Amino acid sequence: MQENKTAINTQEKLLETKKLQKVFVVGGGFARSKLLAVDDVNFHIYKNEIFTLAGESGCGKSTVSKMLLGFLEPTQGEVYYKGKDIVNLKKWEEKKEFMKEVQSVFQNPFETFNPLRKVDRYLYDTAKQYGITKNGNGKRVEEALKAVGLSMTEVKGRYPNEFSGGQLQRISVARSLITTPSLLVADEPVSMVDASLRMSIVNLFKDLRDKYNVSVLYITHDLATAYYVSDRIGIMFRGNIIEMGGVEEVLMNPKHPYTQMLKESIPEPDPKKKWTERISIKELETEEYMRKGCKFAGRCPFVMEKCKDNMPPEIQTENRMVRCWLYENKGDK
Ligand SMILES: Nc1ncnc2c1ncn2[C@@H]1O[C@H](COP(=O)(O)OP(=O)(O)OP(=O)(O)O)[C@@H](O)[C@H]1O
Repeated sequence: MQENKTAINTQEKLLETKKLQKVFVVGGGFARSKLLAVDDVNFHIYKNEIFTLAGESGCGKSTVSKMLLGFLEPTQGEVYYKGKDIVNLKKWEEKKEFMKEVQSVFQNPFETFNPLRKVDRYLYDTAKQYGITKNGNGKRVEEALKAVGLSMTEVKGRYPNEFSGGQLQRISVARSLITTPSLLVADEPVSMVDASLRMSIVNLFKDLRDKYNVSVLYITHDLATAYYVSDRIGIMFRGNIIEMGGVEEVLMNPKHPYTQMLKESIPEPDPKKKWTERISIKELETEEYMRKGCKFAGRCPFVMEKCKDNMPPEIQTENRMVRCWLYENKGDK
C-alpha cells in the first residue's frame, strides 16, 4: 500500500444511495404489518472521507449497511459504487471485485475470527480467498498489519483469545485491508471494545483515510466518537436521515429538533432511571415507525398539525439537509 495524505475529493462520489428503502413484514396473523425500517435514504460518500450514520438503536443503521454490502436486498432504491449499480450485479466477477473494494469491519472482533484457528492463518486464508497469489500473500498480510500498527511477529502463531478486544479489532481491520479496499463499512466497530481503547480504533480510521486513501462509512450510536472522527454525518431516526451535513455544522449547530435533543441529552447518572428510559424508547420504536407523517412528531416540542400526517421533504438549508417542516420556507433557493 502506498502511503499518501490526500484531501477529501468532493468531485468523486465513491458510493451513493438513491431512495433506498427496506420493508420488513413483522408480526403474524392479524397482527401482521409492514415496517419501513429504512425509507427514502439518500446519501453519498466521497473519496478519502469518513462519513458517519448515527442514531439510537433501532433507527435502521445496520439495515442500511447490510443493503450496501449486499447482505440484504433493498425493497426499493439504488446503490451506486463508482457509478455502477451494485444491487443488480449479475456476474460473479463483478460481485467479487465489489467485495474486494468494499470491505466490512464488524462489531464483535471475537466473532470475526474462528477461535480454533491461529490468527495469522486466517489472514493468509483471506488473501488466498481473494486470489492473492502465494508469492504475494505474505507481503500483503504484512502490509495490512503495518497499516494498523502491528507486525507479523506480534501476531504469528497466536489464537484470537490471546489478544485483547482492542488488539483483535485492529487485526480485524487489517483483515479487511488485505484486498486494498477503497471503502470500509464499519458497523459499531468500537462498541465491544474497552472504553479506554476506543479512541485508538477510531484514530486508526483517520490514519487509513489520510495515509492510504481509504474512505470509511462509520456506523454508530456514539456521538462523541462520531464528532471526533467524521468529515460529514447523517443522523437517522426511524428509518430516515433527518439531518445531514458537515459534522461541525450538524453537531455543533443542529437544526432538527431530534438532533438538538440528542446533543442536549446528558447521560442519566441514576442507573434505575436510565433503564426505565431505555424500556420506554423500545416501546416507542414500533409506534414511531408506524407513524404516517414525521416519525418524531410524537416527541417533538415544536410539533405542528401538518407534521402528524405529512412526512417532511429533504430541505437544504445552512449547509446541510434537514427533514423538518420548521424549515419549509427557510430552504436555500
Ligand atoms: N430481519 C428483520 N425482520 C424484521 N424487522 C427487522 C429485521 N431487521 C431489523 N428489523 C427492525 O428494523 C428496525 C431497524 O433495525 P436496525 O437493526 O437496522 O437498527 P439499528 O439502528 O442498526 O439498531 P441496532 O444498533 O440496535 O442494531 C428495527 O425496528 C428492527 O427491529
